[in-house]
Amino acid sequence: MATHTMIVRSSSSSSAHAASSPVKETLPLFTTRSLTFPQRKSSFSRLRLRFFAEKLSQLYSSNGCASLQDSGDNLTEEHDTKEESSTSTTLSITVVGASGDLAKKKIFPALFALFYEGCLPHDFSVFGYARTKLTHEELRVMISRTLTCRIDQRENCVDKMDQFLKRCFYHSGQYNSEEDFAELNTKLKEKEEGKLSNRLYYLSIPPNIFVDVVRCASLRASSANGWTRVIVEKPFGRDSQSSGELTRCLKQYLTEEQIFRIDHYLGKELVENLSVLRFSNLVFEPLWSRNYIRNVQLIFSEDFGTEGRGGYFDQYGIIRDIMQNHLLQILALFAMETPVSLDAEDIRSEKVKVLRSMKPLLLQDMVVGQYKGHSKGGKAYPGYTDDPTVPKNSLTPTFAAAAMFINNARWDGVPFLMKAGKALHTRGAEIRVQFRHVPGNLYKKNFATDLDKATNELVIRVQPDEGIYLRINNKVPGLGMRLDRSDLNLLYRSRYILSVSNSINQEFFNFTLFFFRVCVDRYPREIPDAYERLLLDAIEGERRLFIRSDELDAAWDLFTPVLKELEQKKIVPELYPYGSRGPVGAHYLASKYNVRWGDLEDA
Ligand SMILES: NC(=O)C1=CN([C@@H]2O[C@H](COP(=O)(O)OP(=O)(O)OC[C@H]3O[C@@H](n4cnc5c(N)ncnc54)[C@H](OP(=O)(O)O)[C@@H]3O)[C@@H](O)[C@H]2O)C=CC1
Ligand SMILES: O=C1O[C@H](COP(=O)(O)O)[C@@H](O)[C@H](O)[C@H]1O
Repeated sequence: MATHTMIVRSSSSSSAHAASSPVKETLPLFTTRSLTFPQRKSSFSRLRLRFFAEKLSQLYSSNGCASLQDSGDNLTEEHDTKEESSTSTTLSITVVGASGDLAKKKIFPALFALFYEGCLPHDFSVFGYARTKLTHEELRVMISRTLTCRIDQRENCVDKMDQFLKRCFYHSGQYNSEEDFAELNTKLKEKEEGKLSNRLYYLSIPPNIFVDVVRCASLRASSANGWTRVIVEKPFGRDSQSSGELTRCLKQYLTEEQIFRIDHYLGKELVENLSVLRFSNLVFEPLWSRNYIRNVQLIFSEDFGTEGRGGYFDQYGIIRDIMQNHLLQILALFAMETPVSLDAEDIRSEKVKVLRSMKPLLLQDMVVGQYKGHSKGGKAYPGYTDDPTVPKNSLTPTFAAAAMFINNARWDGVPFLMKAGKALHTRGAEIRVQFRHVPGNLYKKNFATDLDKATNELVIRVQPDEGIYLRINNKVPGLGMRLDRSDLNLLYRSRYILSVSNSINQEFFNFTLFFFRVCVDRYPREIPDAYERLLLDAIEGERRLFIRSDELDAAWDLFTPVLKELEQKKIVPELYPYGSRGPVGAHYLASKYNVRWGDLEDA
């Protein structure tokens, strides 16, 4: 079986896709070092393979996507029997809410990065849509101000930016106007020049206008001959009822297959790696249960407050903003049983099972906090309610900690502790797995009375400074018998990331690249932003990292009762100073389950 030594994305087909695929033969496996990943069984993959073979010598795609430019890829499930050539297929990406923060900060830079990496098809255009009146040129200027993404130190960056910006256009319109979307449709058609057209809409707008936009876009600006997909940003409702209502309304105009509910934490490198770590390493999988794991901690912290987003945040709070989605999604991935395959539906079905096996959160297993103003080093930091867009008497939590349990055979009795907060002392996201004590430990006396200090801990640091480390006990070299807790440390920065330091001449670097291409292709120069991965997946029709509606329902069912209780009982959050480690209540909650927060032990 043919293998190629280059990195490709380890994606799998959706079952719908696989079922409709005419390509039944087993496809070659690509290898990434010693790992092999099956490729999508579709004409898409076939075209990719052909492309790889043809372009091997030109591949610069260090982040693992195959270049689609010139690839002749038609990108459709619906049309994958035809194998259209590159001259007959177009992709239009419309960013709705293009004037907003997320669009500028994340979506346009991610699209540019994909373009730079050669991951967008040959014929594509990007449209911005919003009410703000802008010309094409003004949109380009706006986008170019934020295109200082991870690519900015690369060769030809300025040329590439120019090429990208030329493909960006703007259409101003109301979100509830079918006429305005019909005009957008006309402009999209002009760019599509009668070719087979695939259309992706990114709803980067407040949730109260999602349905209007979906109605107008689906009725007046859907693709007539290709696929139309819609990426929906969170929040997906405020509770079970509103989320169900949103899903019902969206499904009046779209099928579930067209809806891509984004949770950008699922696109983070280390979160993607969770399954690889567990299912491809014999050393971990047997330990992954109540037999060896004492508790699991999911920790999110930001060292800044809601600055600028108080209006949005006060409607939702930290539980809806971070816990119900980002942390719960990580938990589900962490705890799921082995899926039948890497197929999106198989993975999502396993995640749903975890969520449906969980005990709904109880108020007594929850701590809420809110940051207050604080002065440090002569600088004053505002409290949450000092934000002019936040009501002075707001009880919205900016911090929460929770103890959750999964009632199944694998995890019975294991506390899954979550903690998320804004305006804390540090920024980070990590998963901590604390293992049980070693029974009958021969070296017990070397640890004094605190056996907790001797337990193994696996830490998956999602950000910043991505890494995985395993805390082990080790003998300190010497004639005595002193034990030390050390880390087996996989730091991505040192293992994977190639960086061009300022001291290295860029030309020398390019020269080295040219000669050692095979080696360089193995590792990326930077870790791609989550939005890049997710946008590419949506373009490719890969749903694995998007939330299915039953997952969403199950997630809301866990949090809705406690959210209602917090609001009905008007629970007053515990105040904590801006820049601190959060409310002490979080420690009491952990100790109730005989747990210590690992991040504090580390500090
Ligand atoms: N910003 C972030 O970091 C994150 C945002 N999100 C989610 O992404 C989406 C977009 O976020 P963000 O860009 O911050 O949002 P913005 O508040 O910046 O809104 C985006 C655009 O929507 C239009 N808009 C804003 N408010 C209204 C309104 N009340 N009625 C009609 N149109 C309005 C504005 O465009 P115009 O006036 O030109 O029409 C605005 O530029 C939201 O759903 C948000 O929850 C999710 C994760 C992170
Ligand atoms: O979804 C959200 O995420 C951001 C944090 O994302 P990160 O990728 O920067 O860690 C958070 O600030 C925001 O409140 C929330 O809506």
